[in-house]
Amino acid sequence: DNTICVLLTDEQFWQEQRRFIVRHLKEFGFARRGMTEIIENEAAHIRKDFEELIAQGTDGNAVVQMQGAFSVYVLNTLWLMMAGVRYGKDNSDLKYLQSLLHELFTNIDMMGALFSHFPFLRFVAPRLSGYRQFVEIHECMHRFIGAEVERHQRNFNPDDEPRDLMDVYLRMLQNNNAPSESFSREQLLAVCLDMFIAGSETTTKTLDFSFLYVVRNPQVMRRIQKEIDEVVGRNRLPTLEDRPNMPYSEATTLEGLRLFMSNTFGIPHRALKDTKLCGYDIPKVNDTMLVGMFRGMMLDENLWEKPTHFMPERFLKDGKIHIPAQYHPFGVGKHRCMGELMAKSNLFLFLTTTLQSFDLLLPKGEPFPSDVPLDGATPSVRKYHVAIRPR
Ligand code: HEM
Repeated sequence: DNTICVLLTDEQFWQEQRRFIVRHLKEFGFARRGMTEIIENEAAHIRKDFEELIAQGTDGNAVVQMQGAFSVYVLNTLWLMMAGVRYGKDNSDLKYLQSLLHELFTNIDMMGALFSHFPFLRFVAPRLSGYRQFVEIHECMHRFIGAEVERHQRNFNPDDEPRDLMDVYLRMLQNNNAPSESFSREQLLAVCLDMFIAGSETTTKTLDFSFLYVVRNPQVMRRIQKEIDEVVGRNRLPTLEDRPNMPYSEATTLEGLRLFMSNTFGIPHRALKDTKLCGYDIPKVNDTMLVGMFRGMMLDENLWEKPTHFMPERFLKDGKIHIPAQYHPFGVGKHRCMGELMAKSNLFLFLTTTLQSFDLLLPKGEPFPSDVPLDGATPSVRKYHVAIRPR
């Protein structure tokens, strides 16, 4: 039952796994499939899928429900990086994976699940406390990822260049040159599961918030499109190499990220020793839990001008990206996010590739979309529709 928790609680084991994953996320030396290529290809699929939807319609546009609209593409970038697998948007395996992740996130709220605060409830009321469901979803995710690991093991050719993270990891296990006993097939499953959990909802929802504010502020959409036209033009798709020349587009993603994270709690940490923090004594005894509150960081009126307003230009200075010192949406310290580079690349390319080709407009009769978020393990935008129209 507790495989996942047990595997990652050992400090040294965690450090070894983290070092390994960070190195491979940075290098992305899997054959010719660099991270850039994976994300740029996926952005091209977004454009193609929207074009197809528009072609199926009758009046030259497609009406799309925007909450979670990019989730398929985000999952694809993660799964391609881990296992080299890409799904079409209607694929049944993909739908299954999405439903598992959705279940997982609806069974916990921002502060975790009932059983994580009162662990004894696992024994007294396993289903009522949500514990049983939590374990069942993890078992399904394990089976899903495990099946892919087996496929990789079957098709593995030691002479080929590794195609993805699974190949790199399995090769190391097969050659018996793992740095320590912390590397195992079970640990590979746990790593993949962690990446899905940590990388899918966060990136998808940041895109949801960024697009919501773009739709609510058409002048922002026009300014991004102007930048795209000047830097990229219409004859090729945006690439990550364009990013340094497109500060306003990048600033829009940073602002979407700020507003998404402003309703989010950090991942719980525990005190490993007696600690003093901002004048408070945090005792080690009982492993006191500490949860960072991003609202304080992202909405403090002393730090941000009109903090609840959507203002991408707050991240610009003299026409260049300027990151205020208080802005740490990916956390700080030794547990800081491992996927920052990948997340930022997804945000930039999905936003700019979409707006290069399409206008996102409110369909006639559709109410102005609310920016009051829905609570959950992480906040969501409310459901709303846009008419996607070729520019
Ligand atoms: C916009 C998207 C994302 C946001 C806002 C985000 C934010 C965060 C934050 C705040 C943490 C916790 C840091 C801490 O506890 O101090 C974290 C941890 C983590 N993130 Fe992300 N993340 C995002 C995307 C991703 C992606 C795409 C991946 C995978 C490729 C990923 C993998 C991880 C992992 C594995 C951890 C745990 C690190 C550890 O405990 O050592 N994240 N992330």
